[in-house]
Amino acid sequence: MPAPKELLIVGRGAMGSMFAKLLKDRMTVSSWDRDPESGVESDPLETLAARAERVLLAVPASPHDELARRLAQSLPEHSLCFSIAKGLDSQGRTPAECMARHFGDNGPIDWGMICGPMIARDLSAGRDGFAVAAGSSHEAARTIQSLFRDTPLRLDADSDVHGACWAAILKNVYVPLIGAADALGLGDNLRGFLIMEALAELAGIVEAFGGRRETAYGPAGLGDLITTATSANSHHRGLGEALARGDRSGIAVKNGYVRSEGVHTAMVMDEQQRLDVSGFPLYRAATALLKGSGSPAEILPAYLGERFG
Ligand SMILES: NC(=O)c1ccc[n+]([C@@H]2O[C@H](COP(=O)([O-])OP(=O)(O)OC[C@H]3O[C@@H](n4cnc5c(N)ncnc54)[C@H](O)[C@@H]3O)[C@@H](O)[C@H]2O)c1
Repeated sequence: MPAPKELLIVGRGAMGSMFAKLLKDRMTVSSWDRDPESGVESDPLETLAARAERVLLAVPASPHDELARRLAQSLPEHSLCFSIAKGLDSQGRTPAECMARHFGDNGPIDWGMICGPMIARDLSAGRDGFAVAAGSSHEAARTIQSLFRDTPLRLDADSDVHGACWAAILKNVYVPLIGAADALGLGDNLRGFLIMEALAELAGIVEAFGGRRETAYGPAGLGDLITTATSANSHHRGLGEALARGDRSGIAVKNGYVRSEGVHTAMVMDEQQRLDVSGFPLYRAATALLKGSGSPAEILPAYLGERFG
C-alpha cells in the first residue's frame, strides 16, 4: 500500500480547520498560518512546503501572489498546490492568476482551485458540499478530486480553472442585490429573475476572461450563486438585507481591509478596470448598490427599466 501523502494546509481559519478535520484520517496533515496563535506548526512555510507533496491555500485572495511566489521556490517537483479562495488581491488578480504567474501553465508544480457550494459550517457538521476541482491540467484536477474521494465534499473535475475561479468570485458581487430585493419584499418572481440574469451575465463574464460559458452553469457559478443567494446564513445575502435597511456597516473598512470579499471584488474590479461592464447591466446595478450610488429601492427599478426598455 502506498505511503499516505502529506498535505500542508496554509491558513487555519474556518476553511483550513474544516479541511484538516475532513482529511486527517486519509493523509498526514500539517498546518501553517501567519497567526502563531492558531495552533499550527512553528517551522517556516518554506521548510514545511519542502517536505509536502500537496499544499492547500485556505486563506483569503490577498496573500496568494506572495504565497505562490514563496511556494514556487520551495515545493518539490510534481507537487500540487490548490486554493479555495473567492476574491481578488489588491491588484485585481484572481488566486488562479497568482498561481499561474508563479507555477506556470506547464511547470513542474501542478495547481488548481476548488469552487462551489462548500460552506465550512455545513461540512464541519458532517453535511455534504459540492464543488468543481478545476486544475491547471486534467491530471491536476483529477488529483485534487481523488484527495476527497469518499468524503462529504463531492467534486467534479474540470480544466477550466480560470473560468471556475471568476464565476466563484463574481457571484459575491451579485448576491447582495438579491438579498436586498428579498428584504424589500419585492417577491419570489424577482428573486428568480435576478438569479437567472446574474447567471447569464456570469457566463458572459467568464467567457470575456477566457473561460468556458458552461463553467458558469456548474458548481462554481450556478451552484454557488443559488446557495449564497438563498441561504439564511449567507454573509453576502445578509449584507444586501442590511443595505435595504440603510445599514452600511457591513461595507466598512476595518484595519485597512474591506470586510466583505464581494465588496472588495467590486471595488478592485472598478479600480483596475478589469472588465468592460457596458454589456452587463445587472453587474452595474449590483456594484452601484455596493458603492452606495443609490438605495436598492432606486437601483432595482432603474435596472428593470434599462433591461426591458
Ligand atoms: N468559510 C466558508 O464557508 C468558505 C467557503 C468556501 C470558500 N471560502 C473561501 O476561503 C477563504 C478563507 O476563508 P475562511 O472562512 O477560512 O477565512 P478565515 O478568516 O476564517 O481564515 C483565514 C485564515 O487565513 C490566515 N491568513 C491570512 N493571511 C495569511 C497569510 N498571508 N499567510 C498565512 N495565513 C494567512 C488567517 O490568519 C486565518 O487563520 C476565503 O477566500 C473564502 O472566500 C470560504
